[in-house]
Amino acid sequence: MSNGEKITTNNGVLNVPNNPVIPFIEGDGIGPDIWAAAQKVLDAAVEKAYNGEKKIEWKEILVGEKAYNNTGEWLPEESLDAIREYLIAIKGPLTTPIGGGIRSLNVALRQKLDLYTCLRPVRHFTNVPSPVKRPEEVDMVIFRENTEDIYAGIEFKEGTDDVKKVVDFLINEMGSNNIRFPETSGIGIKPVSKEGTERIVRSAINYALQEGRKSVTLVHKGNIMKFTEGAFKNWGYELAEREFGDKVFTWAQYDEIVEREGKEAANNAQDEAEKAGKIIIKDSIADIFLQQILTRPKDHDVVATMNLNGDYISDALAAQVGGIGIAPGANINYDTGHAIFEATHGTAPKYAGLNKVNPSSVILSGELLLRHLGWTEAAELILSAMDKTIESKVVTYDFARLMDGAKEVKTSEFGEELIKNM
Ligand SMILES: NC(=O)C1=CN([C@@H]2O[C@H](COP(=O)(O)OP(=O)(O)OC[C@H]3O[C@@H](n4cnc5c(N)ncnc54)[C@H](OP(=O)(O)O)[C@@H]3O)[C@@H](O)[C@H]2O)C=CC1
Ligand SMILES: O=C(O)CCC(=O)C(=O)O
Ligand SMILES: [Mg+2]
Repeated sequence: MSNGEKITTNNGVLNVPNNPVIPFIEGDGIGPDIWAAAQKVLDAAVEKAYNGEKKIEWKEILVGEKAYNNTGEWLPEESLDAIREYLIAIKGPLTTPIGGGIRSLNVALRQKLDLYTCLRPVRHFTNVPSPVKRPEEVDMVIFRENTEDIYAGIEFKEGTDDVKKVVDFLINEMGSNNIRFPETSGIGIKPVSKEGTERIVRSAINYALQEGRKSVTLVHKGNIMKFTEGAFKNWGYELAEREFGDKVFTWAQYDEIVEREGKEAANNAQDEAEKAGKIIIKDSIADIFLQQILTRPKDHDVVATMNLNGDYISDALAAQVGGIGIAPGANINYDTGHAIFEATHGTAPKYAGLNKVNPSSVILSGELLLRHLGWTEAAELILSAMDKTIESKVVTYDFARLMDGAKEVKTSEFGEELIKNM
């Protein structure tokens, strides 16, 4: 039994003891390899930063294959209760069990704990190999809505009685006559709510204000999905103007000025707003957004979007700064204080148990966790060790295959190298 203390929250402020209990889920596939390396690196950073005054008391909780093998359940209630109780956790990737009621354990964790923000900062570490010319221009923070959209799992399989009922309802009661092949269609439903939109956009704008960022881009496909993705954009603009007033300038306001006074006046108003340090709230349709992040990444800063767009954008942007071997993240409910930190990538089954893959994503997720606790000194140690290690070209296979003169090391050796470089 661990002898640490609980992290608590009071009016949105975390109380972090010097020996907080932090639950961890080792994860499936490459999870055990990367977690073993990460735990050592996080412990070393804390030890070094605070001379032993602070220490994380890790508490293993079971989810996924390890849980199933030990308890017969993929997502034991006991594990969820531990996260509810201890507030902040970290996890490795989880495989989605084939068959059974759960679509994705990762999605289930986010939904059951209502971790509505998936926060994924994407920036370049010097010397990390990248397929683009100027990866250093990528510095974006994705706020992906984590509980709604097509991830709600409301889907009906082709050929079932259920889908027949849904199709019949759509055609005969709702007058839909655009289901091209009604006899052989599966149907998926995409809920996007006003509350869900407002809480993610609010979180993104609060973050932009706190971190001195320049803009928040609402990414959507509202030209096609008017009442879901289009509504996301409209609700986002309305919330920004209503709750953030003169701290922001929105493209909806820009359009109103164009209509009233012409384009030059609107451009002037935006220039003035930028000079005054206001956050520019703009939007971009998802397809052109994916081009723009490649061609002119400096145009985008904080990004707020729905679940599926956010999933695609996360991996696409990660590729620009070295791949998902170095893409950290966190799932957060800013109202309750619950958070689970996790890498952007999955279980990469072909590399499981080989001690081969890059542990940086989960290590940097731990770095975000330390920062979230206010343990900035330990977080900084990890960042500087990461810079130093990559600069010395001691890297795992994913970077080694793209770098000239690199020394390829194993997952565990990369972790040890980071510790040496602290
Ligand atoms: N949050 C989570 O837990 C997530 C879970 N998943 C689940 O993971 C499983 C596998 O999904 P898959 O689509 O293969 O995606 P993965 O992210 O697991 O792997 C895809 C590829 O990404 C590269 N990669 C992933 N992790 C690393 C790493 N740490 N270091 C270096 N390279 C890495 C590898 O590329 P290469 O082959 O080029 O070397 C790998 O083959 C599925 O069950 C999926 O549902 C998926 C995403 C997130
Ligand atoms: O849970 C999964 O299997 C996929 C989740 C995912 O791709 C993500 O969160 O980025
Ligand atoms: Mg993904």
